[in-house]
Amino acid sequence: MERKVLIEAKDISKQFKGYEAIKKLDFSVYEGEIFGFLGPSGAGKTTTIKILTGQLKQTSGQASILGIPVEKVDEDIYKKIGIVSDMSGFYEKLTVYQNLKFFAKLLDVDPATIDELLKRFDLYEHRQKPAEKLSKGMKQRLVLIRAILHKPKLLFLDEPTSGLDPVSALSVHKMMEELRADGTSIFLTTHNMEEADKLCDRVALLNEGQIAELDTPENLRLKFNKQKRFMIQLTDHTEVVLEQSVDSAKLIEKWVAADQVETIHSCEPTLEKVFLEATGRNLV
Ligand SMILES: Nc1ncnc2c1ncn2[C@@H]1O[C@H](COP(=O)(O)OP(=O)(O)OP(=O)(O)O)[C@@H](O)[C@H]1O
Repeated sequence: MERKVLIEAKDISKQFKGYEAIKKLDFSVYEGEIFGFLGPSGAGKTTTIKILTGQLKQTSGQASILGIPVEKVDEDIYKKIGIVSDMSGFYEKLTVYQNLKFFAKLLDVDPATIDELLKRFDLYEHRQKPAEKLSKGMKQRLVLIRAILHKPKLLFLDEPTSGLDPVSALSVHKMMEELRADGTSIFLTTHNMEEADKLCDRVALLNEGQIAELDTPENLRLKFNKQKRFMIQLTDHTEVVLEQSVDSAKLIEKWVAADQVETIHSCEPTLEKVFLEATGRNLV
């Protein structure tokens, strides 16, 4: 079955006073996937989100969101999509519930949805707390709930776990996985490769405004598995790492014949290493 395209970018570029922030980006995002847009600071991630959501005009190329050319996007788009960025705020002095009630009204959402989401994402018991009293992780969950009040088909998450402790980051990951299971597509920018590897169906590796690679994390790891190394666990619990070679094959053959092999795994590179290989630079 043909997958529905929610975002389409065809050769989009953006220049700021002669500086080319993004260069001929070409990609599609499909219904129901978490699409990772990965790159270090300044790679052009936020610029791309701004173009796709009609907040900034590209210098050249074409893009569409939910079938609408980005030039034609107006404020109505915010009824269909959700955005979480470091600019997403709320009223610090209002309670969790009051904040969500305010945005529910703006978006014409049934207030019953608020409790449903607060319960689902573990904020219900904090609903009467002023937002300023929440922990960083809880604040991020509140921002996410705000972004999905109207059940958008497409969600933009710009570095949603940046600055969160590992436990809070995990709860944000769980939210993303649940949303995908519900059929929401997520455009995720991050420079956390582990997060991307765990969550994303496909990733684009962005370097200095250009897509260096675009594929599933698994395919990228296979593609960049140049050394072709294997980890062999023997029945006496020793672990041996061997590079692919005739000598290694002979050794493995000998161990197999003697029934000494417990498991053999290929040692694929991490996505972090893939990024380094593909772009020649680290992510931070
Ligand atoms: N309004 C602007 N005017 C001039 N240059 C800009 C403007 N907005 C972004 N840039 C430049 O474009 C490049 C890409 O910026 P962008 O914010 O898209 O990067 P990013 O990948 O989102 O980085 P970060 O992870 O730090 O948010 C940077 O060099 C930035 O300085």
